[in-house]
Amino acid sequence: MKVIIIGAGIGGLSAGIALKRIGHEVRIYEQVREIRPVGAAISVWSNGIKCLNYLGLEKQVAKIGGWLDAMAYVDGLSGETMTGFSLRPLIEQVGQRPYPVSRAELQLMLMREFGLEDISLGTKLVDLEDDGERVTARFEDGTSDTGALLIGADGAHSIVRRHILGAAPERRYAGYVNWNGLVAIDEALAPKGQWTTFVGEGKRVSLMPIAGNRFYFFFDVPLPSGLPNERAHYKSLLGGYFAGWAPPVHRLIERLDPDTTNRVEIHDIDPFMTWAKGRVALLGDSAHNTTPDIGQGGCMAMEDAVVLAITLQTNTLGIEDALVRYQNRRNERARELVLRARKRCDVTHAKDIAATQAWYDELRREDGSGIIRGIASNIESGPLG
Ligand SMILES: Cc1cc2nc3c(=O)[nH]c(=O)nc-3n(C[C@H](O)[C@H](O)[C@H](O)COP(=O)(O)OP(=O)(O)OC[C@H]3O[C@@H](n4cnc5c(N)ncnc54)[C@H](O)[C@@H]3O)c2cc1C
Ligand SMILES: NC(=O)C1=CN([C@@H]2O[C@H](COP(=O)(O)OP(=O)(O)OC[C@H]3O[C@@H](n4cnc5c(N)ncnc54)[C@H](O)[C@@H]3O)[C@@H](O)[C@H]2O)C=CC1
Ligand SMILES: O=c1[nH]c(=O)c2[nH]c(=O)[nH]c2[nH]1
Repeated sequence: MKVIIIGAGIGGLSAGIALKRIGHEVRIYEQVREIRPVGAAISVWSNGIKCLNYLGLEKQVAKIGGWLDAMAYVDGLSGETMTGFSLRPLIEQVGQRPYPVSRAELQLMLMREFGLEDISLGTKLVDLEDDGERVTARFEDGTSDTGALLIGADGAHSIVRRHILGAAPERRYAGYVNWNGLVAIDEALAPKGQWTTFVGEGKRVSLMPIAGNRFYFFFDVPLPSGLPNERAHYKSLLGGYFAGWAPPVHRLIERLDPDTTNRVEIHDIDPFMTWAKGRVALLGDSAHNTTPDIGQGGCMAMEDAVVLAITLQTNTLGIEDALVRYQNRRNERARELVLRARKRCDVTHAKDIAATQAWYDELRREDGSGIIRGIASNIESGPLG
């Protein structure tokens, strides 16, 4: 059967690989001419890695993955470690190591595995029509294509979502700005095999190892939306926001390259349960746009891809029926994680200063088991356990 996928992000490519593996003919249409992922890296937690393993990418993802053995929270102002612990018990509990990876390397791995020849770049969907037997996608350049079903993996600003819901839901500003990028690993910043997060004043600075001796870094600062975005000022702005913070934070600000640093105003969308209509369904951020605060947006897109393929393969009452089953297997899980991320976002970024102070106090008492329980539950409640 011919499947059309809109969007060559993590979701669309994972779905494309999964659907090809069960024998479908798949074509992916992507609006941009050159794929330049927003964001430097991504932590793919064990539930996402299990999906990639299932798609046959076990060795390839391990090659681009950072080696994460430990985790620590550090008081951003004093530089004192609040809690530090091994992630070995998490890995043993869930059966798979998580891998922080460069987005560009993840994207390239997925594109190659899917097949570059089956991706049309520079082709933007502008309209679609489902006549009950076939779906026709129409593109900005005047071309069109027809398939038995269409998957809208077209991200947070999805056009396909408008077709499904009949309206565009509002994106909600989460209240903070995230700057992220890559720097060379140096123990003067943080220990190399550790995910280190400096916290204080409702702000945070985080460093995670990825392959190639690099740290993925991000800074979060609660700020109004719509402030000017000028690369030339990133260092001085961050220097000001983190005035009085410990020396490794200032070392990181000195070393970051503003030309390759990304600035993102963080948004999410209230969860909604309708992801399928006729022969069209949503997948990834188009279906569930989350804040990144539990590192699960991309992982959920991979889960969607695996569940979509299994559902289409194992149900025989027709495409429309299978797409509703896919929706019903995924929407509750996605709702739960979007709301969990929103809650963590609010605690981390001082929406209510007393709750944030209580979290800082909790971190000082933490031996790792509470945090591992939280992360493991995000992982184990996924479709591959
Ligand atoms: C700062 C930040 C940090 C994050 N960290 C993590 C993390 O650590 N772990 C994690 O799992 N997730 C993380 N995420 C979330 C993750 O980035 C997303 O969930 C993931 O990229 C979604 O993939 P997607 O394929 O659904 O959408 P996208 O990556 O947005 O891809 C959609 C694609 O569709 C294309 N497109 C859109 N409209 C059209 C159209 N009309 N026609 C053709 N093509 C179109 C776009 O150009 C794009 O390439 C983070 C997000 C942010 C913002
Ligand atoms: N159903 C379940 O098993 C779970 C439900 N929840 C929901 O959250 C509520 C409880 O929340 P909390 O007590 O705050 O527990 P939590 O699990 O959200 O957080 C506990 C600790 O783990 C950390 N943590 C959680 N996920 C993380 C991640 N991905 N990366 C880094 N650190 C992470 C938090 O910062 C916190 O310090 C429950 O009432 C429930 O609604 C949370 C986790 C598990
Ligand atoms: O920007 C991010 N914020 C987080 O809170 C987080 N957590 C995670 O695993 N990855 C990310 N990325």
